[in-house]
Amino acid sequence: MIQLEKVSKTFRQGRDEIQAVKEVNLDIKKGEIFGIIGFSGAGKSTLVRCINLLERPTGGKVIIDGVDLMSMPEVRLREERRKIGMIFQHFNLLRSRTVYQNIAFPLRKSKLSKEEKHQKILSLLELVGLTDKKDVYPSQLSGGQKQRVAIARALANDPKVLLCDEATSALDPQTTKSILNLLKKVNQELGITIVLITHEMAVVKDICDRVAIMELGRVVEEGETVEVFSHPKEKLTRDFMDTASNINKIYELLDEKHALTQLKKGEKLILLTYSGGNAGESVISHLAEVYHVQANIIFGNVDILKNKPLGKLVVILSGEAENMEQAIGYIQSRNVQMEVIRG
Ligand SMILES: Nc1ncnc2c1ncn2[C@@H]1O[C@H](COP(=O)(O)OP(=O)(O)OP(=O)(O)O)[C@@H](O)[C@H]1O
Repeated sequence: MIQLEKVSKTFRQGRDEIQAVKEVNLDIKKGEIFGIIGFSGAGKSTLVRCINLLERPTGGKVIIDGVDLMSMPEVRLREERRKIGMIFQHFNLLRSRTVYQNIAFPLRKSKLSKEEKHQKILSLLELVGLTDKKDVYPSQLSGGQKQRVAIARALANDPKVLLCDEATSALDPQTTKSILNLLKKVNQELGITIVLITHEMAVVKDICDRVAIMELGRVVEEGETVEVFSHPKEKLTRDFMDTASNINKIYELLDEKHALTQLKKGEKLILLTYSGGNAGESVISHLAEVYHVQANIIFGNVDILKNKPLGKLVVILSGEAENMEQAIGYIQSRNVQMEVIRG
């Protein structure tokens, strides 16, 4: 649906050049929810704005539904752009227009009759759950309601793709959840491909089928959400995951030389990562029963990624040296990743 081939964007500021996006290749499939994540300044906004040529790439190709946007004359480009809706962190609604008029705005050049436009707006209001707010002004709405209006407006021209630039970053966790549910509904019921950029792990975990992780203008890791986060290859990916769990706390406690992290002779402090079922817990009970190795859990965190559990446990292992060796061999033979933090 969306193919980016070696897309680059360089900004010039006086004599300086800022390479915001560097030769990014992505193939986003029809009907999926694709997340682009990374910390501030990674180039996410610039990349997503290259998809609808809001920023014109300085290199590469942008192909949407088989059409090469960069080679398109301006008039046709405007038409093609109508197939791509976009929503923003700060909603960008027209303040002096009502909710109804905001949704009507993108329809001003549509070929629909007046009555068809009216029906379309009413059905969009119903879809986003704001029928009763149609005559109020944006200033009278909550953040979540404003974003619902923005979503309805972005859908007015029946786009095939919806781009979401930090669409939930200005919202509280509960409102975020309700907007994500609305985006899921838009994806499932209307079959719209969604590209979503965010710096929030919670957003990715909840709705993205696949993710790309960006750093310094490049995509450094990409794949199915569960796969990427259960077997992260890049340190950045792990850092990103740790922003949403308490596991990072262990490194602070180690720095503080906290009593919890003090090891006796022969003990090891390890991090276990597992996906699916209760693999981590069953390995631990097996260690005690078969190898007589005690596993003392210091931290635990289970995330649910697209309905599959992803667990992390920080554990102190203690036992006879030979038993410990066998126990570690056993852990490594299971579908559980092990990292020795200390010992
Ligand atoms: N119009 C512009 N002119 C010059 N530099 C720009 C422009 N837009 C973005 N940049 C620079 O490009 C780099 C990437 O910015 P971008 O906004 O795409 O990152 P981001 O990952 O979306 O970060 P954030 O989440 O903070 O918005 C940054 O160094 C930024 O300063």
